[in-house]
Amino acid sequence: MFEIRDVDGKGKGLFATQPILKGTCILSETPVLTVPASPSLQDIEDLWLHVTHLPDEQRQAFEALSTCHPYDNNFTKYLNIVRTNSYSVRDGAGGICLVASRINHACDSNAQHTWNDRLGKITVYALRDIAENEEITTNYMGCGRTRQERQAYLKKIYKFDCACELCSLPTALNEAADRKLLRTRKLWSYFQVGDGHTRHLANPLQRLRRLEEIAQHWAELGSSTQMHDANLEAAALALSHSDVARGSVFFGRAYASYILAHGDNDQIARDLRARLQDVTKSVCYGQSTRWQTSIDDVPSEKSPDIFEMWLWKKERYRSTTTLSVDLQDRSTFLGIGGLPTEGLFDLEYHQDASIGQSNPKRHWCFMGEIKDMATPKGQLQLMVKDIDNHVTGIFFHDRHKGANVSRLFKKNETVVVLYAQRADSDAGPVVKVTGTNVVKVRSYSIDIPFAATESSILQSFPFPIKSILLLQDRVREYATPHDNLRTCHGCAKEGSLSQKCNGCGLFWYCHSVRQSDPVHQGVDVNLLLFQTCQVTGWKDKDHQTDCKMLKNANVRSLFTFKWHEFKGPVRFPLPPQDDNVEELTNRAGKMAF
Ligand SMILES: C[S@@+](CC[C@H](N)C(=O)[O-])C[C@H]1O[C@@H](n2cnc3c(N)ncnc32)[C@H](O)[C@@H]1O
Repeated sequence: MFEIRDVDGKGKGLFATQPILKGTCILSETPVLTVPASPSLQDIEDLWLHVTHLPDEQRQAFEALSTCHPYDNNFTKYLNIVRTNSYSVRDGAGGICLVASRINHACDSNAQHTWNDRLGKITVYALRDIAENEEITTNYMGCGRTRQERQAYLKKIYKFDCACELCSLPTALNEAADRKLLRTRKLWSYFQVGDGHTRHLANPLQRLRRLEEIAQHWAELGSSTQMHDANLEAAALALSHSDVARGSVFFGRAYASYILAHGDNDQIARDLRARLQDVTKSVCYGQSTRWQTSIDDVPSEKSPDIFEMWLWKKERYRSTTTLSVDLQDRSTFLGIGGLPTEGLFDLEYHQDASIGQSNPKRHWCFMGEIKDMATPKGQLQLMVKDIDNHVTGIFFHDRHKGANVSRLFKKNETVVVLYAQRADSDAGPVVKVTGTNVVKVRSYSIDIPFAATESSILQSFPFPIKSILLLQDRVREYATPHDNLRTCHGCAKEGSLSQKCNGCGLFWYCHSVRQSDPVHQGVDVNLLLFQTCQVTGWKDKDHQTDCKMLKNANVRSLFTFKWHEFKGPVRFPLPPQDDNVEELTNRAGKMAF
């Protein structure tokens, strides 16, 4: 199934000699020797003795293993071989396997190694389909670290700079990946506190939402260990509220994630299988009957989307989440590389072009930060860095060659172009603005003269892309309700908050008005609480800057517009739609701020 080959810059590595299917056990190997976690001098002497007594072939193979630390004699060489190559085995000891030790690391590895205590072997399972000649990799440190943390760890312990696909993402994508990871870590931290069995009793729907986000993220990263943990937690949550149907599905998923990486023959897999037979035997089962179902309530629904809606109880969620823009969604917010090409009607973006002309059938836009501006021969050219960090140009080919609109653009601002298409030039792909035909962005049968740029397909935002992305994160966290629960921007507590910033009307703060509101020395303490949280948000968390940005109708519309609902092409400022209207116009709860 595999062979050991030389790899540029990595020494040796394992390569698939045939396609390997996800879930396949690629190898299982008994360590030739083990060394305690913190070896004493005696252990090191034993190691030396052990190696010298190995059969010749094994000793030579051991001595040929790589070492990433310097050494000056066989004692330190052997110890360093152990430090570079050992797998964690029984009781935290390090085990050396002559074949498995040749497997290199990738943060987005296609395989996973684990110690199977029952077999006394290191096993390696394929986490996804592996193509013939693809390198087989495992992750030396597990998922869940930012790029900087991963690089620092690998450099410190294994002395190399990881250049896997995940570590090689362009800066903007990497920052987005790290932000998402930090958010998942924060969400998961909520599940690490609270009393074991009763922890799921309060706010179950909110907990389910968090678990959904966590599980989705780990699934995207293909991290089976974390998917197992998240699904097990979701099973415990469902079962606490007597939801046998969802509890069984989540438990089944936890089991599937586990055996994908570990196989089904260790003790944990056996225990999980036994528990799956009757999930009601779980210790958390039946503490409340709030979500009571039976196993027969698992829908026989074939559509995965609808099944997921049921599983995560999402009907209500959909209807109450209004600000859910995701500027990292690369089907809508595109860099130059992702734009449909002019003249080639891309059916993901355009309606049928059989008559030689086509209209958009969804919303999308190009985003770029202006790095330079020039007007050679009177033609306006903007050099921009797109959302994927690629530098490209926006060229104006309209009647005025862009001269009439050049005042609208400034360096370090972000230009957003609706329905942009990519045109090829001598200097590579560019976004081309051609008068009423708009940015090789055609006028699509809407006749808006290009000169009216302020209400056009092209809009300049007075902020760098990064500021817009960071603001988006805060909008998602503090301005987006989940099941009518909001997060106070000041103290991060969640609840049905009723006070929002009077400036932007989008960020929410603690304040609950009750009949029995205590009044202390003539001052409403809840009002004080609200004021304290809002002062914290305003000053310490710099809402004054965000508020200013969000008061800009165009910025605001970027976040509140329903990018996924297409009712025809639009122009800036993007129109509010349906239930966005409430968010945009309702300024209830005005306070003296
Ligand atoms: C367990 S060994 C892996 C097999 C090793 N390449 C060999 O030739 O035997 C760990 C060492 O391999 C190298 N290595 C592993 N993954 C790597 C990667 N992604 N990039 C560069 N070097 C890597 C590092 O030198 C590391 O210290």
